[in-house]
Amino acid sequence: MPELVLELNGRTWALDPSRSYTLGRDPQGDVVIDDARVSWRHATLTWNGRSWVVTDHGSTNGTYARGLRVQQADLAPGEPVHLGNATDGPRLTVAAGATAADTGAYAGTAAPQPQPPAHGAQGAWQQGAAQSAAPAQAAPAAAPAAQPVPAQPPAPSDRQSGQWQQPAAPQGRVPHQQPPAQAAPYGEQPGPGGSGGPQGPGHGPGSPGGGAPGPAYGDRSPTTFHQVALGRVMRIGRALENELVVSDLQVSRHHAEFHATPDGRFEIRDLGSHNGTYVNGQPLAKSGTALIGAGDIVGVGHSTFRLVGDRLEEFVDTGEVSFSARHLTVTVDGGKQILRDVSFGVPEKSLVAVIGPSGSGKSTLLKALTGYRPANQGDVLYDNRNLYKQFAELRQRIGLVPQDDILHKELTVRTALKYAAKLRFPADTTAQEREARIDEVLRELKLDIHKDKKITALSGGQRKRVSVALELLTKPSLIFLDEPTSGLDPGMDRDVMQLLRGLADDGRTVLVVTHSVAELALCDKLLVMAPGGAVAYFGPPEEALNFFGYESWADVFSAFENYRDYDWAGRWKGSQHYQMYAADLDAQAPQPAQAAPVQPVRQPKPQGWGAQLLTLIRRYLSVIASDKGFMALMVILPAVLGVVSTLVSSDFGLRPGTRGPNGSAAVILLILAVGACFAGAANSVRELIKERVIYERERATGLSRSAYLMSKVIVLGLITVLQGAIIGGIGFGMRDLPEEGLVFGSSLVLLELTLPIMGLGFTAMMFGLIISSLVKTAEKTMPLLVMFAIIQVVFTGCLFFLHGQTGVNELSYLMPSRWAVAAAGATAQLNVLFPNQDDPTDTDPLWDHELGVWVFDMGILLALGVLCGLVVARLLRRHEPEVMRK
Ligand SMILES: Nc1ncnc2c1ncn2[C@@H]1O[C@H](COP(=O)(O)OP(=O)(O)OP(=O)(O)O)[C@@H](O)[C@H]1O
Repeated sequence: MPELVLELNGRTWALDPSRSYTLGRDPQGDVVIDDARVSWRHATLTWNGRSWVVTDHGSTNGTYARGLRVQQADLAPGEPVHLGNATDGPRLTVAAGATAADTGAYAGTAAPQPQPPAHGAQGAWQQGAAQSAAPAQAAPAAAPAAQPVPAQPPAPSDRQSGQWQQPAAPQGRVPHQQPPAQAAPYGEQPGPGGSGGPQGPGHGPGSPGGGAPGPAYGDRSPTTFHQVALGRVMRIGRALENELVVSDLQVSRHHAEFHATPDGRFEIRDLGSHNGTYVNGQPLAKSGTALIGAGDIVGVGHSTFRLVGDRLEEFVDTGEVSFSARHLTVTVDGGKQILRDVSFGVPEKSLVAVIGPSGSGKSTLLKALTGYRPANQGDVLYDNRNLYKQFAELRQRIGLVPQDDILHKELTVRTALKYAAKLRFPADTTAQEREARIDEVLRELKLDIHKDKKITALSGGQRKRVSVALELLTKPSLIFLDEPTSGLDPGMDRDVMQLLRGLADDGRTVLVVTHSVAELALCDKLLVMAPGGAVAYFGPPEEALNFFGYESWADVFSAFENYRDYDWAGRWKGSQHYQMYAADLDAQAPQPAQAAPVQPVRQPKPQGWGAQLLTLIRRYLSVIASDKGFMALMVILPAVLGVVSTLVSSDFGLRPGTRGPNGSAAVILLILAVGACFAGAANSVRELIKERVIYERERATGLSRSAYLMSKVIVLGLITVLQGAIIGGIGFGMRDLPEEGLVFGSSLVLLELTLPIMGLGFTAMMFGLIISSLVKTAEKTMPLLVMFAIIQVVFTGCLFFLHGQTGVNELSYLMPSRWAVAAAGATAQLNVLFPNQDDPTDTDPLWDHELGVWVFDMGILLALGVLCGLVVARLLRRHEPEVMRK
């Protein structure tokens, strides 16, 4: 029987095949390896009757055989296995030729005899004299953790001695959780699903970034594999007639195909898929091709393919993925760091809570973790794939529930989800397929009994469930939530947290930023942020208070407040908890300060532009139609404005008076123009700000900016133009009108006068959109709306003669009311009705009674509207995830 030789610092051990051995930094383990790249409980060694087998426990830095990261490997003579690093990590080798007689015998010569079991657990071998000490000594510098905070009031009893205190006894936990005693450091919980089952790929490509691929996820067992042959085309898609059928709604019916080139190489071709085909995380051009070599990862929906010899291995991401952040640092303009060197990691099926005082960088961290605002330094690893570099592909696996609801509350639960599904799933999914998925999610979240209720009619907790349901539609593996329980009562708080616990148990990783500390015990891990954006603690929630030495979170937060300048991060890094839960992640060198900043890449859109536009228009109309009061107002408001204008007494309406001038014509025009300005701008001024969170989220899932904007322009434009028709129809229709028009002769003078009012309403609506995209809160829109309308009043030219007023007249060219009044004034001969009183011979050329002038005035009016549209598109960009900006 071969003796296992652990080659580490020149020492060797002979191990007993009748038992297994744990390897890692845990001083209580069997083979203690004091190397920061090695995880606390890194791997196990067992004799399977034929060979020694090393099984990785989901370690952070991996176990490597022949340069590939492995989950399990046989140890063969001459084929060493490395821990923590493929080339120079601690090395395990089997010495050939050893016999069973050697078993249990210490084979080294240069090193001391193996130490007696330090803790008696399993007759552990310690790694030499230096490691034979008690665990507290083995853990580096635990003492600083126990240093009382300077000038801090007497701490609770368990830290009086100033020594490191053992973690508190576990508090009661819900059945979902593993007992804290078993809570292992990152990557070391095998997880209820076991670690060798079919899982998603990506557990450790040699180069997790988007650059040259390295050996890919060798530690994952493929879900299935397919034989590829020269001349054989393997088409991947949702439809049953494909060679590789992928039952995933993110995948198009005919998505992509593998085929061999005549020279024996393999190629992947995108078949015009909706959600894109990715090679090493980078999207292929629509219908584009790429050569595939060994180690390249092809991503199609939740599936990933890899070519191994003549075999195509398929890995399905069922959600059980690890997630880690390494050295995340965010620096804002001025050089201030608002997130400092944050590292943590969690294995699959984890629920992680992030807490911290206000301003400690929780939101910044969430943005960095989701790619909304990538960190300036550091990486986010999704199952060891670099999220920032492979965002285009991995974003589809991430769900984000912002603090504000991401659904239109006026809709019923089912209708809201229906539109969301339509926008997020590929265009070739059928309504039945989407409905089926919606039903599935509603059932899972126990919302089926509420599906026909309006979201406004639901309780806060149920509403949050609906937001979660929306995100679950696309089966994300990672779900982030920003303060989902804020504003909820304690019962709902627990309800939502238990929901999240269930989501994690069902095979997802869930990270929740929260202010509520009542239900932290439901979480697997707790990340506590300190003022300044650094980590103050990461580990099991039940050990956290003990770690800080306080009895309540209120005390901890008070300490943060009272000792803002205290080095909380230093305290954490000097602690044993740090050694157990984060040191192995920190051992990785940080990425250089964004040498290659995250570049926005072409993001495939699940739906074509036209389909998105149609869905958005339909959704918007549904939202409007759901509010009958609003619809009634849409008609009443312009009617009232039109009728009010008729109160202006005028003997001649819009015709010249007996002696020519007719000042009341200018007043009528002024009232109608201001009415159109108000109505148009009021329609749109809150539209973008109230939907900003929804837009931000949908943009990250592939929504087209221009389709979104166009849907607003079309619907609001239509409403505003109709309102303009009502204002003008009533306002002008009740008056004497000129006998002859410029465009339609004498037949449609009313229409000719009303068109500028309609155009003005449209352009004012576009100005309203600018305001809506500029402001930070909806409250700010009202003062700006009033300001806009008053400015329009001044620049109509109906209060004082603008032509010839240097500066003021030029400024008026920017005002839509100037051009609308000018167009109507051209028809009504405003130069005659409202002449310059100082010099009646001085006429305004914009009011000349000529067809060309009318057309020019109207052209400029509408051009201003188009210009506003371009400005809005530009401003919308500011509210998008950074990686989506282009
Ligand atoms: N773009 C920015 N420029 C400058 N400072 C910023 C920027 N964004 C955030 N900050 C600052 O960074 C700190 C962390 O902000 P962040 O919103 O992440 O905190 P938080 O923990 O989420 O707070 P809260 O609990 O109140 O939501 C705050 O002091 C904030 O003022």
